[in-house]
This record gives sequence, structure tokens and C-alpha cells, in this order.
Amino acid sequence: MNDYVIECHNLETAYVNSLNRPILNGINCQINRGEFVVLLGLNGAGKSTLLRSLVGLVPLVKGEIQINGVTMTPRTLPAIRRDVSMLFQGGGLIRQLSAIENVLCGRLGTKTTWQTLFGFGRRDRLLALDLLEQLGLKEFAEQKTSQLSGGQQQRVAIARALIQSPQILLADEPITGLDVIACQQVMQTLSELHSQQGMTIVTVLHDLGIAAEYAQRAIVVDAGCIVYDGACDNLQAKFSQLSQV
Ligand SMILES: Nc1ncnc2c1ncn2[C@@H]1O[C@H](COP(=O)(O)OP(=O)(O)OP(=O)(O)O)[C@@H](O)[C@H]1O
Repeated sequence: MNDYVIECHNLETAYVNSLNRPILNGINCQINRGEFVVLLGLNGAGKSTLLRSLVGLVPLVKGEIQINGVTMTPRTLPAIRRDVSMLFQGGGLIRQLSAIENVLCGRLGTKTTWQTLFGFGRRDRLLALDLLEQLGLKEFAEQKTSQLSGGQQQRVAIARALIQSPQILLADEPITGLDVIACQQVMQTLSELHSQQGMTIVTVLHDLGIAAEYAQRAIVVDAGCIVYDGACDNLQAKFSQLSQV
């Protein structure tokens, strides 16, 4: 039986003159609960746009997205965003805030404006600390994120994405710019969330070797369309058929 947590039906964005096409152009895909999927494609293919559309950040001119069987509309979006966390390209941390304050920012969506005036409670802080500890960053909790290494910053960003206990984690190039060790730590973290907590992971990567090592399934995007959706074998061959942008 299918247990789709993400369904994209014929997604199309507005026509872009500079591209001579819509950024997304007839995207159809279904992702099962607990899958680890890698989104691949050349620069400009539309990977980030596809990922951002899954948290309602991209206006669509056609098509429909369903998360856990619920159609995305302005009314359902707040609930959907509690189930789906996104790790943005570059982490998107606030550099002058400490690691724990950045993690707590992941809770802002669950608070009313009034509640935010009083700061975060003890329960939230303990949860943030617990996540930082799980990611091996407990001793850096009070340190400004501008003083952390790229890999540590990316793990703070993961902790921030996890504080809302999402079922689905979307990660846009989570290892770009990291050294070999930091790459492994971040990918290992994603892998553990998948294997130990059954989290559904969809991540954009550029490294085909790492994609094949960690993901169960690859979706290759080319010029706004899905051109391959399947196992991670022989990804290099799939790439040799892509159009150059
Ligand atoms: N708001 C926008 N208006 C016009 N063009 C846009 C907009 N957002 C993205 N684009 C263009 O759409 C194309 C796809 O962008 P997107 O960021 O989704 O690609 P990507 O596959 O993630 O690329 P990369 O690997 O370089 O991150 C690019 O050519 C980009 O310049």
C-alpha cells in the first residue's frame, strides 16, 4: 500500500522570459513516508524551486501539492509547515545570535506575537539544548554562530529545523562548501534521522558519490522537468544525458 507523504501533481510555475520556460514545468512525483531521496540536476535546473514549493514558498500557476494527503492551500499551509522543515542553502543562521538562540528561532512559528515578547520558556530552551547535544554541539550552545565552523553551523541549522519535530526534512545543498569530515558528519546526521526516527528526507546534493552512498532514490531534474526517478545506480550515466544550461 502507498503511504505518500509528498505528492506533486503537474506543478508549473510562471513563464520566465530569461529562461524561455517556466522554472518548474510539469513536475509529477510521489514520495513515501520514511524515504531518503536525493534531488539532483545541473545548476539552474529547478531543484531549489521544487524544494521550496513543498513549503509553499513558490507561487504555482498549475498543479497541486499534497502533504500527508492534505492539499496545500493558504489555509492548510501553517499546519503543513509544522510537519515539514526546511534547511535552506547556506543554513540561513543569524550570525550574531548564539547557537541555542538560532535553534529557538525554529520555534517562532508556533508562538503568537504576544508570546514572543516574553522570550522562550525553560521547556523550549531544554529542548534546544537537547537537540544541540544530540548533534554534538552542547558545548557551543552559547557561542555566536559566526564563531562556529561551517560544519558546526550546518548542524545548528539542522537542530533549528528539528525543534518543531517535523516528519519531513527538506535540505537544500546541506554539505556545499564543507570539508570532507564536516560533510560526513552532516550526512551521517541526516542518515540517522532517517534510519532511527523514520524521518522522510529530501535533499539537494551535487555529489553523485555521496548521493549514492546515502539516498535510496534519486530524482534528477533538468530544465524544470523530472528526467529520472529511480535507484541511485549509475547516476553518472543519467547526467551525461542532461542538457547544458
Ligand atoms: N524568482 C525568480 N524569478 C526568475 N527566475 C528565477 C527565480 N527563482 C529562480 N529563478 C531561476 O530559475 C532557475 C532555477 O533556479 P533554482 O534555484 O531552482 O535552480 P537549482 O537547480 O536549485 O540550481 P543550483 O544548483 O544552481 O542551486 C534558475 O535559472 C534561476 O535563475
